[in-house]
Amino acid sequence: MFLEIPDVLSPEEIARVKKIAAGATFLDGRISNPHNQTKNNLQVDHNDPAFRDSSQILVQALWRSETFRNFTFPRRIGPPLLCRYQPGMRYGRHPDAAFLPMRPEPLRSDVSATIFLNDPGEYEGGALVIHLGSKPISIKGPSGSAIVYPSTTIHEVEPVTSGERFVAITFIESQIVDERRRELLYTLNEVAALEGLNMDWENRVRLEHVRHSLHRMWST
Ligand SMILES: O=C(O)CCC(=O)C(=O)O
Ligand SMILES: [Fe+2]
Repeated sequence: MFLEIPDVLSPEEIARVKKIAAGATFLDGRISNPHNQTKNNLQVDHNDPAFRDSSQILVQALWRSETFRNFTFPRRIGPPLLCRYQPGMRYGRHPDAAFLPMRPEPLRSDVSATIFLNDPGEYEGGALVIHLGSKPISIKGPSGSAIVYPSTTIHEVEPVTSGERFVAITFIESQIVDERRRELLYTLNEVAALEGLNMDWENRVRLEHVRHSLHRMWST
């Protein structure tokens, strides 16, 4: 299951990130995945203060989003990385790596996220394609929105044919490692939030018992 989350960033935050990015150094994206010959993009230099400044704004916005928290059950969120895809650039089919170098210990990537920083009208091609089951799903989100999906999912970024695709990507370590359990609990919590107050009180208490027990039982 994947989820599109509108308005993760405010217009002011988008403007601040764009301003930071305008003065930043971008490097060949192959440095972080030299074994994938289909990765061809630009990403902000980790040593540029722009990386720290932009990731701070972006990670705060993700923590603030209730929809994001409800879907991902985050324990740790990696620092989002600014990426640009110019004409001809793409990232071929891949699942994301299980662990990423991070302090104080490696981050297990359970959920992957793309935060869109410009609008689909600003580039052609460049869709994020998620291969779920037999039907690929193509996504180009509006500026300020995010898409989240299990890191195990095969996905790709189609070649940009004109303009520039500007996004930030990050990875989330979830309290619930198993994606099936995570999705079941998300659905149960959504139903409880939407229907709980219509229920008979005793049954509502029993539903709360199940929700919280599963959350506790499935957390790692
Ligand atoms: O640019 C994107 O939307 C996703 C990029 C990606 O799949 C990755 O960096 O692992
Ligand atoms: Fe990826």
